[in-house]
Amino acid sequence: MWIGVVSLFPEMFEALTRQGVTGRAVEKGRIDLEFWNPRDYATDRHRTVDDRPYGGGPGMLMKVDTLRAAIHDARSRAEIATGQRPKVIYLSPQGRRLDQRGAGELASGPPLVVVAGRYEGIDERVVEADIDEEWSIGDYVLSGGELPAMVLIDAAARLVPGVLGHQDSALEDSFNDGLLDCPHYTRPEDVEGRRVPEVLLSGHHGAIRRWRLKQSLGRTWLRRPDLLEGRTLNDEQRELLEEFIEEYAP
Ligand SMILES: Nc1nonc1C(=O)N[C@@H]1CC[C@H](O)C1
Repeated sequence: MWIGVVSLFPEMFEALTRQGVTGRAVEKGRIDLEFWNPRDYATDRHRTVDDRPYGGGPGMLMKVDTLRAAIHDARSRAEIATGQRPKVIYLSPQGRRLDQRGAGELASGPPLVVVAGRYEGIDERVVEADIDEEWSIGDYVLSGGELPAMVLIDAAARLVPGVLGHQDSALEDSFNDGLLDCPHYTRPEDVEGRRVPEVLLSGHHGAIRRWRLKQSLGRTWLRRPDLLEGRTLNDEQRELLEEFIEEYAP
């Protein structure tokens, strides 16, 4: 998957390009990440990249001409590198809320150009002219779009085939089937008297699968009942959830 990033702080993205699953994916060429910095398009002595808002008010906006030049170059490069027109995404609290389904859509869609804002954001005419989709990682205000951009890129990149060493681990993640993840355990078997559930030591794979599904359903029921609304459970899921509820509140 090809992803272009427009950011004033490209070095922040080393957290993605040099570490962990995404770092290995970049190294293996499963993910191509390229960067454009609006500051490289500044022509004045101070390399200005921000500008004052019309109508006054606190803070600055990203300067239109340097931002647009960076977006345009990233978009052109995407078309040369992939032969496809990219989807240009801007991260802001005004965008569509990112969730696992959205990450899946992005992972299976066209190449991306991800625009990370700074200051108070970007001029609305740049949104209208150059941005295809606005996305948000949550209802809070951050100091820059770089962390949201890295969250979006990480969530999507993990779902690109071949990125995860063991593809199943993505499928068993929370939210991949719309449920919260089950509890996980590793050595030792006893931590200050807290033991690993016996079923996980049994080697009985069918029983282990059912236990994990029951725990996922039960946790979702307890912590995020909204995720079960409107969801049709199959016979096994309904039976396991009923068992969990019975045990939880006999
Ligand atoms: N929540 C979010 N989800 O995506 N982006 C944000 C976010 O807070 N962006 C900041 C607003 C102005 C600043 O430029 C960057």
